[in-house]
Amino acid sequence: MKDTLSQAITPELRQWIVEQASAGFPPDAVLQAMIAAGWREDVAGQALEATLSEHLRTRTEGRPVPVVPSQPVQAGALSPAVEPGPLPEVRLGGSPRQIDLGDRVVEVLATLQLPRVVVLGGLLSAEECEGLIEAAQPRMARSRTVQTRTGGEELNPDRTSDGMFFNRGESALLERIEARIARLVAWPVENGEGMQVLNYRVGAEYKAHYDYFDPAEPGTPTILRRGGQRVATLVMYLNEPVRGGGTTFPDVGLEVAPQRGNAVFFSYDRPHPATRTLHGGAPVLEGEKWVATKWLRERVFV
Ligand SMILES: O=C(O)CCC(=O)C(=O)O
Ligand SMILES: [Fe+2]
Repeated sequence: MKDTLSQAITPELRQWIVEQASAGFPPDAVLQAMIAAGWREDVAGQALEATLSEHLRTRTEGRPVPVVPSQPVQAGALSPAVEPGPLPEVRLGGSPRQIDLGDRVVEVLATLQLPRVVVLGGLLSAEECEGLIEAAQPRMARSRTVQTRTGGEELNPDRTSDGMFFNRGESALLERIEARIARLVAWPVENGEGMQVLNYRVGAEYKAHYDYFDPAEPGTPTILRRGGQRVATLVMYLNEPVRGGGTTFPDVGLEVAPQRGNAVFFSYDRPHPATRTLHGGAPVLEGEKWVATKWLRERVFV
């Protein structure tokens, strides 16, 4: 391991990071290469995040901002098709009934201002839903949630589903869906966590919770080093339970029905209950439920 004094983020290191990313290496591969070269993981992660965030900003500066992108985001590209705003957001200016995402047209089914919620129809095709379930199935295990107390993960009795995480861009299917999500909410692919898949059987539920990390918990600063806070969530329904299993927002009495291919998007501009983003997965009463969740961070998630 390099000694502490040599762990400074030099211009050469910055340039090397940008070159690796431009050559198409995903951030986690660059991070692993840095760790293998003797960089401390925390220093490497910070250097990577700071450099790529800065690079992303300077690359997109002064570019025209298409409202509906005409080009799909390239796999592994560092820039989103649409200039990011302060928060991930579905562009709903002019109250469109549909949004053309280039490779798919999605329906705007319902919107709410507070909490900021957008319900979308047809974000994923039936084949894409099946493909995600099939790829997830052999990797399912009882869900763990990030423990803000320690920064690690542990079994959570409030969450009785089984789950797994994909790595970002780990297959052509994931790359395609992640690029589509990036266009949908005008937020870089690089700021997204790897997609999570959850499976709820009869009786399983996810009790009401917030998706942001509680700033009061001692483990939160550690978690935030990998890309800052979560600022938005997209829950995609991969199948249809026979009864139950809706996504509920108890503060406002909203329940979104789980319908295959549809999704519910919600964002939170600060880690605070005032965002009214308390939500949960209601118990499945009959059949089973499969969802994929995409969490978006403030900055590049490595
Ligand atoms: O299953 C649901 O409807 C909600 C899932 C959820 O809240 C989450 O994955 O954070
Ligand atoms: Fe959640």
